[in-house]
Amino acid sequence: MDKHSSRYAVGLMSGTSVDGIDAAVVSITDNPDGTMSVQLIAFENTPYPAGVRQDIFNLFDPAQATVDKIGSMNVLLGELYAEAASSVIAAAGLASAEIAVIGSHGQTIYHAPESEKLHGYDIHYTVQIGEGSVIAARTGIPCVSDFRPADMAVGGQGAPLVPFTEYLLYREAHRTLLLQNIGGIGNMTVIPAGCSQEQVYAFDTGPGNMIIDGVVERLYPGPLTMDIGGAIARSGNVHEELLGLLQQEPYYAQPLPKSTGREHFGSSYIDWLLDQAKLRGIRAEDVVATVTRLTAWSIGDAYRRYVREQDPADVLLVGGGGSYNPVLIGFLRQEMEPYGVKVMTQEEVGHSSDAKEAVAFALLADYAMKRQPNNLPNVTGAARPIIMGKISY
Ligand SMILES: Nc1ncnc2c1ncn2[C@@H]1O[C@H](COP(=O)(O)OP(=O)(O)OP(=O)(O)O)[C@@H](O)[C@H]1O
Ligand SMILES: CC(=O)N[C@H]1[C@@H]2OC[C@@H](O2)[C@@H](O)[C@@H]1O[C@H](C)C(=O)O
Repeated sequence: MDKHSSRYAVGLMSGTSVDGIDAAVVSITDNPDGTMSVQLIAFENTPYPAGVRQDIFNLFDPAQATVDKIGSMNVLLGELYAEAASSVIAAAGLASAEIAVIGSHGQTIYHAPESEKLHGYDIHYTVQIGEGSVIAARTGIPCVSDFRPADMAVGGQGAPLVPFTEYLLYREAHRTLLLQNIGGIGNMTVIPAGCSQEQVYAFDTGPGNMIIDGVVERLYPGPLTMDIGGAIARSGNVHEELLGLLQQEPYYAQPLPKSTGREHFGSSYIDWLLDQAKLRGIRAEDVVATVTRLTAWSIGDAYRRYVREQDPADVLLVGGGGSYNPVLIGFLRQEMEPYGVKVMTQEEVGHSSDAKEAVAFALLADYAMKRQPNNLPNVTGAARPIIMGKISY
């Protein structure tokens, strides 16, 4: 490979649904016209061992997340991420020495973008664990990790970060695109036709699969952690009264920029929701159908509220695990197509829903190594561009 214009990078992502580690190897080429080309060479998803997943969930509860538990999980995740990186590098048929950098998102265990006062100071914070020093030591490859705090340090929400790379990879001259990720949380990036980097905007629409997964785990005790293929939702009916109640959640109407997480739509929200369902005597499959509809509605509502007027879109491209739930996608079509927005999945346009975020962190790391800013202030609300990521050599 030509060392000056092309290099290999690894991206590691483990998202809010805590389903495992996504690892991608990409080749990045700088084109003479200033654009860059990115090619996916290999991708692997390694589920977290069951006990590890549960231990991570325990860390979402501040009462259980003691410093020893956070400290040890930080190192354990560093080990698991290093193994995932080594495995995907081997799958790509490459040697460690050929990889320029690993970009690792880490595991978010807490996200508090709104200001809190502490001893008179305005504090915004976010916690992603998975020690970059361990990843670098095990693989022998420089690792960029812990991206979000830099953006927060200049007043941003520290999220979402992927839109920076979506602008680089997806922008089109003549079509306005909405990139909708449906992971644990749902997030939308708006890329207006022929836009500049400054004209991209993005925000979290609300829950992605988080509520669906949460109610399935509670209502169907056993190994099920998701509504596979939307099978449960398909067998149920939307309960309009419950839907109406859930739509009143204030996050949906909160102005931009905004981001959210498990602090908002996690286990206490699920407790409340299931109490409301019980009060009304709603059957389990109808609860799942209703929250699936709610998730699609929250995306349609966000489009109508924040985007439609100034940036009427041509296409909504869905990525993330939600694209494997046809009932959710069907509801999404009902939300978007009356407004002339075609709903397609990443796969339908030749990309990978699964690999997209891991690819993004490979690219963000590449920028950090080049000492070039990699946040989008317009998206995160940061006061200025900044280089995100901490480098472990
Ligand atoms: N076959 C499937 N059928 C239904 N749902 C699925 C399927 N596969 C994945 N999902 C859903 O996708 C979720 C995982 O999505 P993804 O891996 O994109 O999330 P994440 O990256 O952890 O989250 P985030 O992007 O919010 O950080 C699962 O928890 C599940 O709800
Ligand atoms: C704090 C945090 O981990 N946020 C995630 C989460 O999952 C989806 C959405 O909420 C997005 O804001 C973000 O992740 C992606 C990778 C991002 O920053 O673009």
